Amino acid sequence: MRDLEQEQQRVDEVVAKMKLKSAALEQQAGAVKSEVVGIRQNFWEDVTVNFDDAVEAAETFTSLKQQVELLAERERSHHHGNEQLKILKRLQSSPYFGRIDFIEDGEEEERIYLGVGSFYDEETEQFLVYDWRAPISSLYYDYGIGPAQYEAPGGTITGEMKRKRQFVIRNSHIESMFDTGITIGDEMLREVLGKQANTQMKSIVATIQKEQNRIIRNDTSRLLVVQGAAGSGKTSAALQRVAYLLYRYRGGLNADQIVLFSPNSMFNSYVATVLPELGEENMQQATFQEYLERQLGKHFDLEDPFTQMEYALSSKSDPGYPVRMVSIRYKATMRFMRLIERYVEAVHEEGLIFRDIMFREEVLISAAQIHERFYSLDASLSIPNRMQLVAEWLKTELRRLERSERKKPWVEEEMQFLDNDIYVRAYRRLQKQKEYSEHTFDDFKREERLLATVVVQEKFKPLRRFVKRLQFLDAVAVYKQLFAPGAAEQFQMDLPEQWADMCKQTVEKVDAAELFYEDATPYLYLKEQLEGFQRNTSVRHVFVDEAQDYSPFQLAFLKKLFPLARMTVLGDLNQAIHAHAADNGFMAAEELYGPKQTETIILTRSYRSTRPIIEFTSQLISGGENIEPFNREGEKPSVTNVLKEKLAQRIIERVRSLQAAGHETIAVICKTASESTEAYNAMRDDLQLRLIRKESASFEPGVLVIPSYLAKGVEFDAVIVYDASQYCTEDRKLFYTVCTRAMHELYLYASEEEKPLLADVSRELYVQG
Ligand SMILES: Nc1ncnc2c1ncn2[C@@H]1O[C@H](COP(=O)(O)OP(=O)(O)OP(=O)(O)O)[C@@H](O)[C@H]1O
Repeated sequence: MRDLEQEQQRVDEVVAKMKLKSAALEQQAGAVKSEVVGIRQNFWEDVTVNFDDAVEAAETFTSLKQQVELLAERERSHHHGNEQLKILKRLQSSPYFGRIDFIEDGEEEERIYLGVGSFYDEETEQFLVYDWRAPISSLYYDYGIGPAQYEAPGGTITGEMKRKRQFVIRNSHIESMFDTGITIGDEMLREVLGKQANTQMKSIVATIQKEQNRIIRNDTSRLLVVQGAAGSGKTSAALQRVAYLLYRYRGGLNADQIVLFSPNSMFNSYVATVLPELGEENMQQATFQEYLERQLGKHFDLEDPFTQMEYALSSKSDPGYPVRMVSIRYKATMRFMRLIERYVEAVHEEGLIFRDIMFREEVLISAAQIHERFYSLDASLSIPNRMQLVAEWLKTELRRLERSERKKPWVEEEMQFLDNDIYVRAYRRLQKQKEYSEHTFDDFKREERLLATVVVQEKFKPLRRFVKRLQFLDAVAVYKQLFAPGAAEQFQMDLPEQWADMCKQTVEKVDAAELFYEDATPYLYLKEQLEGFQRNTSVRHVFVDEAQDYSPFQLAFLKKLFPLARMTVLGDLNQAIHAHAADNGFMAAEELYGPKQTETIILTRSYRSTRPIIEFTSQLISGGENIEPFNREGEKPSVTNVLKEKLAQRIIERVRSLQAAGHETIAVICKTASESTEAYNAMRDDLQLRLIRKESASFEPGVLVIPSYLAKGVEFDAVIVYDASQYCTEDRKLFYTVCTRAMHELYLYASEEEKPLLADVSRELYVQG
């Protein structure tokens, strides 16, 4: 009791100091702001401008420079003050969440309080609160009472941890407080996890677990691979890692230099608040599909991964289905990447396909001419270099042809119908030229010549653009050529048995200006090999969440795309639901940078769901016995057999009772988009529902009807599996993914007796509804 009083007293003191500091900063901010405004207003009055001679000019320059520096310095200080204020505002209601008492060897005992930002008291010259990301704070996450150590900038600091205490402080009031012997006490975690699901992910800084801390603070490896069970905190760790990196490399790294690849746009909105909550700016977020769209969307109707998924799930009777499945798997492999590389080597010597450059429906420069030019260049040069040389040559040719074009009859005709703005531009140019002309009288011939030049120039513009963008190379035809009979066979690399049929399927699709999802990255890779890789060198950290959804090909592509970045790749092999998933899936990423630069962390403890749900879901997959449930009690999952025509009605009743029990986010998860629509239509008159489609951009509380693959990465208070009998043995991972979305309650309905996936689950782990 006395402890609590003392701690509350400290909270009060710290908060009072924070308030004082905030007030001082606010005042200061006001003053600096008006100073900045003042400097801006009087900028030119305060510099002496004189360019009379070199000495004066140098003085002017110095004076200007001083003024600019002064302004920049004041602006920086304004910005810095504002940042500090923001941190203080956040800390005032909950200044810290943890305390450790640590005796560094040979030193006195120190009390360290940890919060989401630091607070330094100038009066006592002490940190009253340490940022959770400070080196010393790491002790809190990594050790219990006893010997402990942490990495400081100057080396390892060793000592002894005497006490570890956790707080829940709201509105500057300690709501609960406990001392804990082990790393992070279960009480607090249980309290946090027992809460209702949120439409936004929460930060976990107060309860980060030791193994998660290893992910967050990893500073050494080029590639960090995390294999973690469903709900083990991969996404959470990734986001706190972003916050850590921004803190650790403050000044040298900003949020724009970090990219997180996420599974869909809804997920983006789900995680969007975590970093701002921690006082950091959000990193860039993208889906891989968005990247592909940006690169290829203009030329193709691009299939997205969800359409591919729908095909895999619902088109088994399509005659092309088996070939397509082989194709999806093969095109995901590094073997296919190697095949493309061999092909690129071959077209060094022969085989590139070019396009004619057309003008007014006639060939201006033929593909054959371009071909000849390309292959006459030194073959030791790389293809992209040769492509640039050809582009240079084409530009010169265009200039030459442009000149000879001016005298042609069509030009005169066009002159009559010139667009107004082109005419005005030409006229201005003429005016300008006249000023410098010796002739002051109007020279009709000159005017006409200039107009002709302008007309041709305008018409040639698209051709110049065509050349600049290297569109004279027919990359699509080059890709297609790889699928021509006999083309790939010459490289003697082992091809799938169904290669010939795969070729037919691929070519047909490309001919229709469409691109299968499995072809998009390989095609882009080939194109970039020929045209020059458009690398992104500003990004320093790439995070790939739900990495099991990426093919080894795509991961290798990402490595090439971000050559200077460190990669953090997080996934769960048991949730590899895409048809292209290889056996070892994203673990292939481990080979990208070699063992010396790679670290792999495995998370086996699962936090999302209650113990009964985890025990149930663990039996759905092989190796599930290694998953360690966090000990949170709850109801056993329930399985109900019900006639198809009664399905909707029973689920409506279930939703109502879940709502009555206080659950806010309830997901009715269906296998496919069409089943979702069916379920939605069957229930919409009785319940307020939201149907989630692949385009849905945000996540709101309420009852959602959602296709299985869109529920990736997110979680719900309660999950209702619409029809468990729709999942067959091949859908094991999908089924596991669906069931592991539940935090507190899980209900499965089945319209048929047959539920192959439940066959392996012990009968005592669920109740019959
Ligand atoms: N250390 C922690 N403290 C508090 N909550 C945690 C902790 N770790 C994970 N959680 C909670 O567990 C849930 C699952 O976390 P998260 O979504 O990060 O897991 P995941 O491994 O990415 O899951 P999945 O692979 O199933 O998508 C979230 O509600 C998260 O807040």
